[in-house]
Amino acid sequence: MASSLPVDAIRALSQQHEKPANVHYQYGTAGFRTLGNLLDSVMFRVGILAALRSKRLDGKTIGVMVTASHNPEPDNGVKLVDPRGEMLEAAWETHATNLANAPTTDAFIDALDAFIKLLRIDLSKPARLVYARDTRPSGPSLIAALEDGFKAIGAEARNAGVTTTPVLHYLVKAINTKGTKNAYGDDTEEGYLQKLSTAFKKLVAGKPAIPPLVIDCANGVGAIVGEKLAEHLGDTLKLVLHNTAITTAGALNNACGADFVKTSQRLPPSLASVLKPGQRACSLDGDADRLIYYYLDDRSQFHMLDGDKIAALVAAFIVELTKSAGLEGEIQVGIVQTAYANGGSTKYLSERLPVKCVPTGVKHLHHAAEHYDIGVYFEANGHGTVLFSPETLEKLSTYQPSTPAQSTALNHLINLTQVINQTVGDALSDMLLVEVVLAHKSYSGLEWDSLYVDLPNRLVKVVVPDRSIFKTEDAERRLVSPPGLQAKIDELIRRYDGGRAFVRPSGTEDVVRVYAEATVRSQADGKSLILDPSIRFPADLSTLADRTCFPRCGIGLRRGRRRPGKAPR
Ligand SMILES: CC(=O)N[C@H]1[C@@H](OP(=O)(O)O)O[C@H](CO)[C@@H](O)[C@@H]1O
Ligand SMILES: [Mg+2]
Repeated sequence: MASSLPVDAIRALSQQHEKPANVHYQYGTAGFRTLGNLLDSVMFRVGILAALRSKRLDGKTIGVMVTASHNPEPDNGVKLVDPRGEMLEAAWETHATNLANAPTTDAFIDALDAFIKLLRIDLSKPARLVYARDTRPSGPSLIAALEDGFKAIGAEARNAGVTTTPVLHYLVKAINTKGTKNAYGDDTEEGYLQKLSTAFKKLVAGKPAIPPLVIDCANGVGAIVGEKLAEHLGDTLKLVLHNTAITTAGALNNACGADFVKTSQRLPPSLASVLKPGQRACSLDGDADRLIYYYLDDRSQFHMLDGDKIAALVAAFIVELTKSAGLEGEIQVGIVQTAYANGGSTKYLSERLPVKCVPTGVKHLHHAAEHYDIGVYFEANGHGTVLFSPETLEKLSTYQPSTPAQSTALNHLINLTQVINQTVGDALSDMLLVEVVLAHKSYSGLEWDSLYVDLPNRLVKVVVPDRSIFKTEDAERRLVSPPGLQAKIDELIRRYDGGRAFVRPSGTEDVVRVYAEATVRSQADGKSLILDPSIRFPADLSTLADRTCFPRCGIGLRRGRRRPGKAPR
């Protein structure tokens, strides 16, 4: 193994992947993400960076996922997965950004050299990688650029093909734990499907037949893995896959998928003639790590069951099982949310369990959830999972139940640890988890929905010249800058019953997001505070972030483009 950087090989290949001028790249919450045709140099450099991360961690396998999730089809992106299947360590996000922005091949090689010295990376260590992509048309050429990066530095890289982001996370953990007592599972997509479906079948054994489940696959990679999962599940749970047009140009995430449903709060039009009153369905996003459920009531009204509702359903079930197993007081279940969690869910959950609010972004939720014995985390947009601490796993495997009922509950808990993808939010795994709870509780969408009532809410984007001036505190729930803005928000909120609102800069788009919610004021006429055009709560708020209101704060702002399905205000 070379103990110095193979500069000649890197230079020769890097010259085939020069950085375009006038583009600035940023490794953000979701890795690098922008138009697919701007990412060639980034992919090559990420190939080398991933290899160096592996060397730095003694040859542990690092994952590389090429995807832009729920973004429009022309976008693409890349993110690294750390050895335990987790997101890349935050400090390396800065290194990734620096390397991606070196203007020329020579500058890139100099930056690499400095970086290797700074982190004292031992180049004689092996570099092992596993990589995959979603179904985007720009995927194959970006993968070729990534492979040139691997080749340039001499990394050992395994191609996991076209698969979901959560499968890639699973593979990373399975590869790194292979042959140990904590082996996570067989390190193949087939191993993943086996693990999830076997646990699911055990969990629903003896329960009444589950009605077929309609799944909107967002015309993305979830359609491919979903179909394989359907084969594994057989008659236990019939999956009826829709929006599976993975080769139709422009179809990906277009008027379908979890993000469409969550932001427009309506049924994908393609399901309008499919879904019958009383029937439940769910939507995945473009890389199948987000999940949103919904159902039509008997008047064919659409009702959404988002990440908050999933957290409430799942947490209540797990608490119940720990009690039935005789482990009450021994295992603490806790919840992690962000400011976007609906106030209705936070109230419901915090009356029952410890709830922590953290800044937006999965890495924050994941780390906070690790502090509980069993940590349930979900973003309202449907990204989340459940983490069982190593001590809890140990306790579950050694605990001696005293009654048959305790033993059954214990087995359910153990099987839950298998059906849940604990590396990252996983739409297919979360879907099986939800189906288990619905089967055990004999809940339809309606009963699940009635756990608590969502407060009416609005989420809008505002385009600003410089979003970096927006600084927050208290898990992004309050602004400290620009000066004076928080006081105005406070003043507005006070006028409304149960009002809550916050403004924060997006970490993935060049916008600030404005969120507002309030209690339904009038049940009688069916109009909520937020939907009633005569009441200007959210409108006032987004106006606050508008040019007309900001001159006094010395900031000029322009209102963002209207979100799909939202009425212009
Ligand atoms: C309101 C919202 O949904 N924000 C999303 C979005 O982050 P922003 O920082 O708000 O752009 O993308 C993140 C990555 O996918 C996701 O973690 C987060 O929940
Ligand atoms: Mg996604």
